[in-house]
Amino acid sequence: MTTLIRHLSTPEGRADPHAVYDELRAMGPAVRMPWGAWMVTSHDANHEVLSGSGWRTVDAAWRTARQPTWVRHPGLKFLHDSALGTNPPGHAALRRSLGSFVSPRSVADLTPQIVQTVHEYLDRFDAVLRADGEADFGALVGDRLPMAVLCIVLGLPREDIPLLCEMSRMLSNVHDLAPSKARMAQADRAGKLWNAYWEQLVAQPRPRLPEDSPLGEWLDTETDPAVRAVAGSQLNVMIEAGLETTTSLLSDGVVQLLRRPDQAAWMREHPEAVHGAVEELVRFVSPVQLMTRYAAQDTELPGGIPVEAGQIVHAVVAAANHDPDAYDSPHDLNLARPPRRNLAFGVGMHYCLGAPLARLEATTLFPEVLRRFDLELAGPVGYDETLAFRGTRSVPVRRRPRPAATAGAGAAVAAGGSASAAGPVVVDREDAVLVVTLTRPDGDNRLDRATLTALGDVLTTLPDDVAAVVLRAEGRHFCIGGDLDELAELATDDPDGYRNLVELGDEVLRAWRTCPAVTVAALHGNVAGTGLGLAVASDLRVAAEDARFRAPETVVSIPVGPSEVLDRLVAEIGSGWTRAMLLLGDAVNAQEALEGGLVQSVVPTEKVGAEAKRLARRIARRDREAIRVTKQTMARLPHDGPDPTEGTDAWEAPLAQALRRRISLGNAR
Ligand code: HEM
Repeated sequence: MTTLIRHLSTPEGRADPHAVYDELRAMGPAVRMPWGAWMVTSHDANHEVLSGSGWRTVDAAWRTARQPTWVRHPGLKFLHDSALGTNPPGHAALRRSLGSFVSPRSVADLTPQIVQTVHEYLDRFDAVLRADGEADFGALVGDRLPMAVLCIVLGLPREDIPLLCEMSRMLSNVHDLAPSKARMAQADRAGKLWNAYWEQLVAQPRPRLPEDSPLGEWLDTETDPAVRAVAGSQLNVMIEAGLETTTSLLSDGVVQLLRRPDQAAWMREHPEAVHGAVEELVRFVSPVQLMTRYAAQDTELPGGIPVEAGQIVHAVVAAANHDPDAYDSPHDLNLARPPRRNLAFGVGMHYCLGAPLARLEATTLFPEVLRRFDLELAGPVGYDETLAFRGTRSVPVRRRPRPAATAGAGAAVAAGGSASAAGPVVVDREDAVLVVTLTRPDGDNRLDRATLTALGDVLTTLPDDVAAVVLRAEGRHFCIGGDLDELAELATDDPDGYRNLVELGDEVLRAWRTCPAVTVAALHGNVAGTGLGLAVASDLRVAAEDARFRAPETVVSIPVGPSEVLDRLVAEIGSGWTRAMLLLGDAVNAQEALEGGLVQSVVPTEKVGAEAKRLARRIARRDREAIRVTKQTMARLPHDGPDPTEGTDAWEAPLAQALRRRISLGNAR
C-alpha cells in the first residue's frame, strides 16, 4: 500500500494518478491507509462522506485533540478560522459573509471586467509566443489569471498579484495529505507574511485599497463580531481556495484539449455547448483531488466498514469523478457527455462558493484559446508535488505547424477593392470591411453544396484585421433557402452524402453566427429557409422595402427539425413568432419583420447594400476589442425555450423521407 501511495508522488503518478486510483478502487469500497485513515474512491462513498450528516470536516477541535501543536502553524490557524475548516454551528455565518464576494449577482456585475482580463492575459501570452516561438501557458495564464480575477472580485491592488500568488501557493501546502517539514516551514513563513500584508491592507484610512473595493465595502458593512475577528484568515483561505484550483482547471484543461484535437474541434464547433463542455473538463481534471473528513460518531462507510468516532476518511473526489459505475468510459474526455453532476466542486455544506466565478473564467478562456491559437504541447507538463490538488504548473506550448494553405473552393477573394466574378460567392475587401456577395441569381442564390463550401471557406480564412462582414446578394432574391433538389437526390442515392450536406448547412450557419467579426446582412426579395437562417445568424439585419421573410418548409411537406435556423429564430424573435412562421408558412413583409424584431431597419430597396456597408464601416471605427468582447458577451446570453439543437438524429430520418417523397412525386419547388 505504501508503495502504491508513494507512486502518486512520482512524476508519472502526478501526470496520471488514475492508474493508482483504479487500483485502490479495485481493492474495495474503502481502503485502510498505513497511517490508519480510510480512503474512499467510489462516487457513492465520496458523496456520502462529503454530504452525509455523520461526517465533519477536520476542524480546530479535532486538531487540538490529536495534533495539539497545530496552533503553531499560521496556515492551519487561517484554515480553522475560516468556513472551509469549520463545522456547524459556526460555519454558516462564516460562509454567508464570504458569499457576498462571489454571489451569482456580483459575478454577473463583474463579468465584462473579467472577460476583458481573460483577453488581456491571452494577449500577453500571444506576445511571448510570437517573440519566442514557444510559451508556458501555465506560468503566463493559468498561474496568474485566477489571481487577477480574484483581485477584481475582492478589490485588491493589481500590483500585488505576484506576491499574493507566492504567499497563497506556499500556504496551500497545509492542505496536503502529509506535507513534509520543509513544506510546512514554507507555509509558516508565508503565514507570517500574510499577517503583515493584511495589517497593511486594512490599516485606516486604507490607502492600499482601491476606492470602490468590495473588500473595503465589506469591512465597512460587516457587523458580526465573530466574523470580523477572523476576516484576515477568511480572505486568505478564500484566495487559496480560488487560486490553486482554478489554475489547475485552466492549465490542465488546455493540456487535455491539446491532447485531444477531436474534442478541441468539437468545442470550436459547439460554442453553445460550452457550459456542459466545461463541466466535463472539471470532472476530468478534478482540480481538488481529495478532501478529508472525520466521523462524528461511531459509524459505517458504504459496504458496512465500521469507522470509529474521530477516525479520518479521505474522499478522493478525483477517483469518484472517474468511477465507471457513475460515468461511461470515465477516462475518456467527452465534451458532449450527457450531464451528470460531478463532485469536483464538492457537495454538501462546503460546496464551492466560487464555482460561478471559476465557471465564468473557464467558459470564457477555453473557447477563446481555441479561437485564437492552434497549439500543441512543446514538452512535458510540470505538476507540483501536492496530492490534494492537481497542481498543474508548467504547460509549454508552441503553434502547430500549418499544412500548406489550400484555396477556398468557391470563394473568389479580391484584396484591394475589385471583386472577381468566379464562383457562387464573391468577396470584396474595403479596408476593415469584407463584403460577401452571393452570386447565383439564376438559382435565386440557393445554398447548394458549392455555395455553402465557399461561404465556409470565407469564414475559416477570415483575416484577423477584418472588423465587419457584410452579406448581400445579387439578383431578385437574397436567398430562397437550401437546394432541396440536391438534398432529395442525395437522400435517395447517397445517405452519407445527404447527412454530410445537412451537417454542412448547420456548420456554416454556426460559423457565421460565431464569426469573430460583426456580421451585417443586407436583405432583399425572398429570404427563406436556410437563407432566413443566414439572416438571423447575422448580428445586424437591414431589410429592403421589398424583402419577404418565410419559413416555407411545412407548406412543401418538409418537417422542421432541431437546427441552427430554428435556434436563431427563437433567440431573435421569440417562440410565438417562430411558431407562427413555421406552422403557417406565410411570408412576413419588411415592415412586419421590423415590428417583430426580425430586422433592425428597413430602407428603400436600392439602398439596402449601401446601408449595410455604412453600418459595417461604423463598426470598423469602433474599438475592436470592445466590439469583440461585447459580441461574445451577447452570445453567452441564454434565450428562452429548450435547446432546439437537441435530438437532431431523430429528425434526420423524417426529413430524408419527406425529401424522397418529393422526388417520387416529381414535386419540383
Ligand atoms: C475550478 C475551480 C475550483 C474548484 C474545482 C473548487 C473546488 C472546491 C471544493 C471541492 C470545495 C469543497 C471543499 C470541502 O468540501 O472541503 C470548495 C470550497 C470552497 N471554494 Fe472552491 N473551487 C474552485 C474555485 C473557487 C474560487 C474561484 C473561489 C473563490 C473565489 C472558491 C472558494 C471556495 C470557498 C470559500 C470554499 C469553502 C466553502 C465552505 O466551506 O463553505 N473556489 N471549492
